[in-house]
Amino acid sequence: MRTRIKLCGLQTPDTVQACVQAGADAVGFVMYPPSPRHVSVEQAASLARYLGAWQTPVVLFVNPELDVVRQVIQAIPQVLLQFHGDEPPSFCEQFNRPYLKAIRMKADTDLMQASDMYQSAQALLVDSWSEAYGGSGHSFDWSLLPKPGALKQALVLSGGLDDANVGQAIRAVMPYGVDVSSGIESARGVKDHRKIARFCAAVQAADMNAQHGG
Ligand SMILES: O=C(O)c1ccccc1N[C@@H]1O[C@H](COP(=O)(O)O)[C@@H](O)[C@H]1O
Repeated sequence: MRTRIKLCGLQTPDTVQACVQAGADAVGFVMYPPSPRHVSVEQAASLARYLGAWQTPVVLFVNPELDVVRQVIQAIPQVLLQFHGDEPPSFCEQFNRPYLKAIRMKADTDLMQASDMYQSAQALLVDSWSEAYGGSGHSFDWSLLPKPGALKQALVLSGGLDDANVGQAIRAVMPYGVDVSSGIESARGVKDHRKIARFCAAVQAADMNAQHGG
């Protein structure tokens, strides 16, 4: 099966178009004011219009106000919600929309327990632990992750991925999808077209290799 690609933290039409051209399956917009990648509801809705029918717009929140999530759902009806904070299952489920739940990994994180808790999630998105909640550009110890298929949901791997390590990550973890933000930037918050293309090409090459028994 092909590894799904989510590219996150987009803020401009040209970088969203670069993601589409490179073969992204999902493009993420960060709605978290402390982040250098933050966009407003109006900006996210306008950027989502550059996606084709087969690309999913994802909006990332960290402990959001209810009303902000409702505004996003109204402005982008096809949105996939990503909760990257401390939101309990009851919070994530109340919108009756598909969602990803981010889990920040520490050595003692019980991912099987998280999988039981967030059974309604489309996927668990595993990221390195960071006080800033995410977007750190740091990877974590992938051996903390369970075997493929062990979770009740799909697994999306994130945290410090880039074109140099994503192939190794795919071989080690065999995730449903991969997600990147810092690894496709030339400076914090500044997306780089060439890195976007290189990241997607590295995922596609890893998939080809796996298909041919490499
Ligand atoms: O991108 C951010 O600024 C951000 C802020 C708060 C929570 C999550 C954030 N980003 C997400 O973090 C992971 C890993 O990012 P990176 O590739 O290590 O930079 C990814 O899902 C980002 O979208």
